[in-house]
Amino acid sequence: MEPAIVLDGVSKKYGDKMAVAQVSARIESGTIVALLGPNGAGKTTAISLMLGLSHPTRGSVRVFGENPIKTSTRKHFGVMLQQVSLPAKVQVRELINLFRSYYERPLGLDALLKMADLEEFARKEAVKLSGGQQRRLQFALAMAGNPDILFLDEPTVGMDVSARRGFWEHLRSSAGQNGRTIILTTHHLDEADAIADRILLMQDGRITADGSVVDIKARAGNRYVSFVAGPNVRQEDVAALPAVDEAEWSGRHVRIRTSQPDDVLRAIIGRELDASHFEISQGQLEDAFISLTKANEHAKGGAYAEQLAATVQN
Ligand SMILES: Nc1ncnc2c1ncn2[C@@H]1O[C@H](COP(=O)(O)OP(=O)(O)OP(=O)(O)O)[C@@H](O)[C@H]1O
Repeated sequence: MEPAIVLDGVSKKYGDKMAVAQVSARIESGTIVALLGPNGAGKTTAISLMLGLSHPTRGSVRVFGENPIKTSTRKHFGVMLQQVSLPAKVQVRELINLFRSYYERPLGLDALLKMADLEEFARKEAVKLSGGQQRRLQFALAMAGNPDILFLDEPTVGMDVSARRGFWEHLRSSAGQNGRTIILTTHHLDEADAIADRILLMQDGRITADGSVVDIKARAGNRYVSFVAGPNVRQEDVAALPAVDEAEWSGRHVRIRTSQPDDVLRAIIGRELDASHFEISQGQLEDAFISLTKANEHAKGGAYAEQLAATVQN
């Protein structure tokens, strides 16, 4: 089957800034791909290249085998970009119907309102919706043409927790249909963890890791031993355990990062530390993201750690 998107040695330069640098990737139809990376990594630029909104300085982008600047290619797209302004004095339903009219096989108005959880706002003026509701409306507009490829650039910014959960549920169920391909960016790594089939980790315009969530966690090579420490266990006791790379305390919950979880566990038991509720895990995608990005930072001698702390949201 023809891949949905092929990037072949793609670079994009803005003045002296290499926003995307020699990126090659093949994205199969029907996959959900999360582009992750710190601010300025090149995620939005990569999406605008795939959309044909900007042109590569080098290399080529193909969508279903065609150049994405062609109208015939773009009809496959549904898009939710970061900054969008809505027209004044137009109702939600009117705007959705306007978008539906652009396509040959649009989804129904009621289905789109339901998908975006906007049924009760159908007759409301679009610009009078809250920020999170406007984001949901943009999702309905992106889905209006029943797209083969959906591009979502930080789709849940401004949504509250329940809207975010609902959004991903609708997305997961709609994504499974018709082999739809989804390319998304998010700084909520827990969301990428839950929904993406494939993660492309970007840094400095390059793809620095590519694989499933499980692959990415394995590649980061982290192991965590978590437990609840009894009242007499001191921070020094935990720090003195063997093979502890880092120990985080949250109340009495302790999480140790280590490459030798068995040694840590044996020592806790051997030293008769008062601990319970043990768990060994590979950690969250966020842990892998931070480790891999820091490793690249060390490799090039830059200073990403502070930026990462600021950009990764929980
Ligand atoms: N139109 C432009 N002109 C000049 N530089 C640009 C332009 N667009 C992006 N850049 C630069 O290219 C780099 C990559 O930007 P991009 O917006 O693609 O990053 P991003 O990973 O999407 O970041 P964020 O997470 O903050 O949205 C940044 O250094 C940015 O300043």
